[in-house]
Amino acid sequence: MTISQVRTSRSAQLPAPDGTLGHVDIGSVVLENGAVLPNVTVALQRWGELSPARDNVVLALHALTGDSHATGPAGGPDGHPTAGWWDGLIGPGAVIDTNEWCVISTNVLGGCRGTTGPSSTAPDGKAWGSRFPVITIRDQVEVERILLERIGIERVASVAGGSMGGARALEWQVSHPDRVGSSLVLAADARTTAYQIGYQGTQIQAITADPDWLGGDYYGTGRAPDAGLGIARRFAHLSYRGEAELDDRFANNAQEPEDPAAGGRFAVQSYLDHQAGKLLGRFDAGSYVTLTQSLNLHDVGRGRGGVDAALGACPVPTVVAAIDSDQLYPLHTLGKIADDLPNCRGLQVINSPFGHDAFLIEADAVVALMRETMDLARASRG
Ligand SMILES: CC(=O)SCCNC(=O)CCNC(=O)[C@H](O)C(C)(C)COP(=O)(O)OP(=O)(O)OC[C@H]1O[C@@H](n2cnc3c(N)ncnc32)[C@H](O)[C@@H]1OP(=O)(O)O
Ligand SMILES: N[C@@H](CCO)C(=O)O
Repeated sequence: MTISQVRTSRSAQLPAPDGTLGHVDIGSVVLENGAVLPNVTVALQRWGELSPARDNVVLALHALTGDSHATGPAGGPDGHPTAGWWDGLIGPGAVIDTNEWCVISTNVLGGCRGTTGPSSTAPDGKAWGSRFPVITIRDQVEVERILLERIGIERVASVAGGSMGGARALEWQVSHPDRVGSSLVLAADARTTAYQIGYQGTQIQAITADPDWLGGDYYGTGRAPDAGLGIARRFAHLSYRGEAELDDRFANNAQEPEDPAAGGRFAVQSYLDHQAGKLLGRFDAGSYVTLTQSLNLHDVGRGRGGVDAALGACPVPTVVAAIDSDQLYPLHTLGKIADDLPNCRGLQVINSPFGHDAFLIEADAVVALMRETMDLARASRG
């Protein structure tokens, strides 16, 4: 089933081109499973001017716990808690040169940084909580398509993302090959693997087993499943890093002056505690569950005759890249995407010890991939 807009269209404005956070109300959306989600609001930021032909938009798509703050300092004018997740890639003279391109980044449907998600207020004035519907990556893409239509943008020059952002990019180009000029799919896959579902499903269970989860209806109670979310993040973070990298950094060292033989922590445990604490300061457990499940449900082949058929029918010029130390998205899964897409010159490999998180860390490699993606966008723009 495809998603359609229920309300009649209204025009909407882009936020200022300097990264100012904006919000657009796109009304009700019919989801892939047939449920109707009313009053959907999308948070977005943009950098660069829209061309007169409205043909220079680059959609920068964030990963699981990211948001629309693709670039810009932490604690800047908008008080954002983290630095932009692709800082250095976007701006005047950068590889996505905002003198040429208009970069738009939204917070994903189901998120917790401005776009409608489980912590948002439902029409009855209470948080959605457990009533928030199951959503898919396809729903997230369609919400963005509706948003762009409201702004008067029919086609984007490029879509680009890593991890869940890469899944979103791939879903975009398969759903709307006529609306995408080029694509960068980095450290993502065409359908979620059993290994990922195992990892990610266990993270969901860690949260929902927390007594403070309250069936998903903890909003406004003064309680929150922090212990469960913290365990989920520790487990996730471990999967985002390189096995050898972690051992090189932490080995079996104690977190001094603590002594693991006397109830204290190892250094790697302290590191994971730190990463969990940081996420708790900026992310909602309900969104974590909703978005993780959307990732589990990711499958560009659903209803399209399977992955091979869906990718084989997608002519969008695409750059596909994997990280050689990525435990979650191994080379062979991305290699298959590169083989199946008719307009991809083959899998590119980032050599990095940092595992999956290399898509956020290895700036030079990502710049090179993005340069190629923008060249493809320029060629398809004509
Ligand atoms: C695209 C997106 O959408 S996603 C949003 C991206 N941001 C995040 O996910 C935030 C969570 N962080 C991360 O995922 C990663 O840290 C990255 C990818 C952002 C950065 O990776 P790196 O630069 O390699 O940082 P690293 O993993 O080494 O973490 C460094 C932190 O660990 C801390 N640390 C290191 N060792 C220890 C230890 N033994 N005990 C406690 N803390 C420790 C450091 O003090 C540092 O803290 P700080 O970040 O508060 O300054
Ligand atoms: N660190 C990233 C990795 C997930 O792909 C995030 O939290 O979104």
